[in-house]
Order: sequence, then C-alpha cells, then structure tokens
Amino acid sequence: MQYLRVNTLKISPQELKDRLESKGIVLEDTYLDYMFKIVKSPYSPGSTPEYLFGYYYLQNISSTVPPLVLNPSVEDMVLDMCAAPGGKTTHMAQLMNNEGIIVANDMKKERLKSLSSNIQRLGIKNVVILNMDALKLDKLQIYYDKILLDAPCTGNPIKGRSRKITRKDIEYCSRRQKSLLDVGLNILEIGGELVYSTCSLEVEENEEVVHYILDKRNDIQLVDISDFIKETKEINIKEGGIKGTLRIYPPDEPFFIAKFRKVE
Ligand SMILES: C[S@@+](CC[C@H](N)C(=O)[O-])C[C@H]1O[C@@H](n2cnc3c(N)ncnc32)[C@H](O)[C@@H]1O
Repeated sequence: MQYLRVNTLKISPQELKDRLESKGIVLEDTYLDYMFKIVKSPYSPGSTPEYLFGYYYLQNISSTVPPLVLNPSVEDMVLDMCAAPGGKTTHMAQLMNNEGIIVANDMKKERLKSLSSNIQRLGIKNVVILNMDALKLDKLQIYYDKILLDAPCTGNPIKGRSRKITRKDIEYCSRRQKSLLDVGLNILEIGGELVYSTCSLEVEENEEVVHYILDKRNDIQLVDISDFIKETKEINIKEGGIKGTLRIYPPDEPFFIAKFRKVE
C-alpha cells in the first residue's frame, strides 16, 4: 500500500488532493490530515509534476509515527542520527515549520545524495547535513534537545542481498544498535528526549536494546508513549514487549518505537 505525505511547507492538503484527483489519482484520508493513502493511480506517483515540485513525499504510514512521537519544536536543536534518505528528517522539518535546526547525519555518502535531493525538492531550509559514523558523534561535543535514532536493522533491504537473514545478522545489528543508542544518549541535553526506532520485529533489536540501556544507565528513563495507539486508528499498532513502547505489525511496515528522557 502506498501513501503520500503532503509537504505542507509548499501546499495545503486540500489543494494537493484536488490537483491529483483531477488527474485520476484516487486518494483516501488517514489519521493525519496531511497523509493520504493512494488507492489508485494511472501512473507512477513518483513521476507527476506535483512530486517534482516537492508537494509530497512517498512513504509508508508507519514511518510517520517516530517523528510524531519525538514531537520536535522550533526551539529544539534536533539530531537525526541515521537520516538518509530523509523521510523522517523532512517530516520533522515540516513539524518545525522549516525553523529551528535539524542536524541530519548519515554514514553512507551514496545515501546522502538522496537525502540532499529530497531536502532540496521539498524546499527545506532548517537542515544541516553531516556525514559521520554516528558512533563518533559524541566526539563533536554538541548536545541536542531532541534526537531521533532510526537505527539500521535487519528489516532494512540491502541492495544485492538475496540471502536470508541469519541469527548472526540479528546479533550484529543488536550490538550496533546498543552502541548507537548509548552514544545518542550521551549527547542528549538533560531533560532532552530521544526516540529509538527500527523496522525490525526481532526482540534482540528492540526490547533487548531498551533493557540494555535501562539496566546500564541511571540517567535515563523510558517515557510511556502507549497513548499513541488511540491516535493512529488505521495503523496496526500495539504496545511493545515493554510497557510504554510501541510495535507496528504487517500489513503496515513493521516498526518498534521507544522514547527515552535524560533525567540527570
Ligand atoms: C533505517 S535507515 C534510515 C532511514 C531514515 N531515517 C528515513 O526515515 O528516511 C538507516 C540508515 O542508517 C545509516 N547508517 C548505518 N550505520 C550508520 C552509522 N554507524 N552511522 C550513521 N549512519 C549509519 C544507513 O546508511 C541508513 O541510511
């Protein structure tokens, strides 16, 4: 199922809906007034003039949840630790009305090209792009009010990979996720919040990562985000294996989401 997120920095949801429907694209409302389900389209939704003008971004409905849970505001200094191709960075820029600062980092140069072209196409002006291994971000000694860690996981399709995911892959991802989360929490301001998400359903990459952090650190608390379940009716969303976390299940793209606050 394909969805589009209206880029409200450039056009209103109603105006875009009218324009696309006049071309034969059939859209359906969702829980977000700026997100539509594409029910029918006579041509590829990524090839319309409206797409090229940056009036919308194509993404799965599940991936709207982590930025909404983080809830960045204009006053916040925001970090997106693993940002490419920028679905969540550009959504956060929209939530911040193109003001404030978002540092969008990704380690892979190749993937930064699509992040950069999406930022340009959507007319986003509050994003600074950084090309670093996120495991080294604490060396910069820059501290953030809000951090999104949309971590690399076994759920991400890897170009050219045809083999099945093994236990070793899951264990490797889990170790890397724990380290990335630890670094992110080190550069969070006291009182600041970090949202951790993956598109994997493996416990080792999700609940186990949360337990690892809560067992290891006294300066971090888990924030209960289960209220979100009521707000997102048409998504197959449930409480995760730890109280206060979220899991999204197929037919929507799977996601695990947890929120942390630094308390001292
Ligand atoms: C799940 S994808 C991010 C998707 C992105 N948040 C979005 O919404 O469009 C994970 C990203 O992490 C990046 N990555 C993997 N290891 C990294 C590391 N050590 N430091 C920074 N980025 C990394 C990958 O290049 C990939 O772009």
